Amino acid sequence: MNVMEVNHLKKDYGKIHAVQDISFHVEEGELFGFLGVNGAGKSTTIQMLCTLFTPSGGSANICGYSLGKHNQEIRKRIGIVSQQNCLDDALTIKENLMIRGSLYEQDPNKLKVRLQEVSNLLKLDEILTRPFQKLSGGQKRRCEIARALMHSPKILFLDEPTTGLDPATRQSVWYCIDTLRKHTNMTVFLTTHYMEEAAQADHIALIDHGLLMEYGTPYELKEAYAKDRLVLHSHQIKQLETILSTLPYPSQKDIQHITISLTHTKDAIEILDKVKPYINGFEVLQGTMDDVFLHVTGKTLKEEGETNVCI
Ligand SMILES: Nc1ncnc2c1ncn2[C@@H]1O[C@H](COP(=O)(O)OP(=O)(O)OP(=O)(O)O)[C@@H](O)[C@H]1O
Repeated sequence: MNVMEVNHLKKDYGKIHAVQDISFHVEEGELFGFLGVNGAGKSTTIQMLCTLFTPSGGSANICGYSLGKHNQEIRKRIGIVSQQNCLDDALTIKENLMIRGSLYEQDPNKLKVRLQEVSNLLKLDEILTRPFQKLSGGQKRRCEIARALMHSPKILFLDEPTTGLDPATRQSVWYCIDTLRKHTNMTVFLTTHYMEEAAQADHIALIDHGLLMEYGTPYELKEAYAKDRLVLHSHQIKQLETILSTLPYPSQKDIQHITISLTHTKDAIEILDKVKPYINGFEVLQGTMDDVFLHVTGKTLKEEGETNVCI
């Protein structure tokens, strides 16, 4: 079942067409990756879907409610964690969460129950009485997610939730997101610049210049745009080049290795059979979401600074 349907959504800022014509859907309970380079139109789209900006055109249905007509109903069903922290520095986590929760729930007993549920889910018990400003970056992010969960939303928007965090802290934030998804059927709408995070998504929409460029599962996108590579390590590069020139696979030469683009992973078997006497070792590297992103957004590996020679 779709929890969100977006049809021909547009947003102009004067002469700037930030979102030109975007259509996609999000399934209930899924992790949806919404990707694009800086300025592609991600934040503008999210602001529209969260009822903060009025679209210039198109329509969206969120949790069965029509954007523009039933914005109050939509707001009750969505939570947002934006790039910036927005909890009050001087207040404790408990005070912050109770204040945010009271915007939606007036019964103090129900609020306390919800606070405990959210605290259990995000493991906040030990830091509930500490002021927000005294927490580490990762703890602050977990509290921001808790804030967005206080009214039990059906969809959680996470706009670059781990940008600027060190790898260990990013991992702890992801542990929270995974726990959340395991224990609730919440839909998570994620934007991120980390392709390894995007690869966890159930479906991905890739946008550029305010247009939808690709939509699919990470597997489908990798199949279409990210070729596997066979890397041959050798001290006899010249002989290898001669053999490879008789085979129909594009390759790139470096000082001690040659990288071959494979159409199918099993092509590696035929190649290895032919080059066996001239190699010291080999690796088969799988295509990644980075490859997909670079392909779809128009950048090539060469533009990224590689100096390999095609043979
Ligand atoms: N308030 C605004 N007024 C005018 N132009 C804007 C405004 N907000 C965004 N833009 C422009 O709209 C385009 C899309 O911006 P948006 O912030 O939606 O992109 P983004 O994909 O979220 O980028 P980032 O990853 O950097 O957050 C950009 O060209 C941006 O300069």
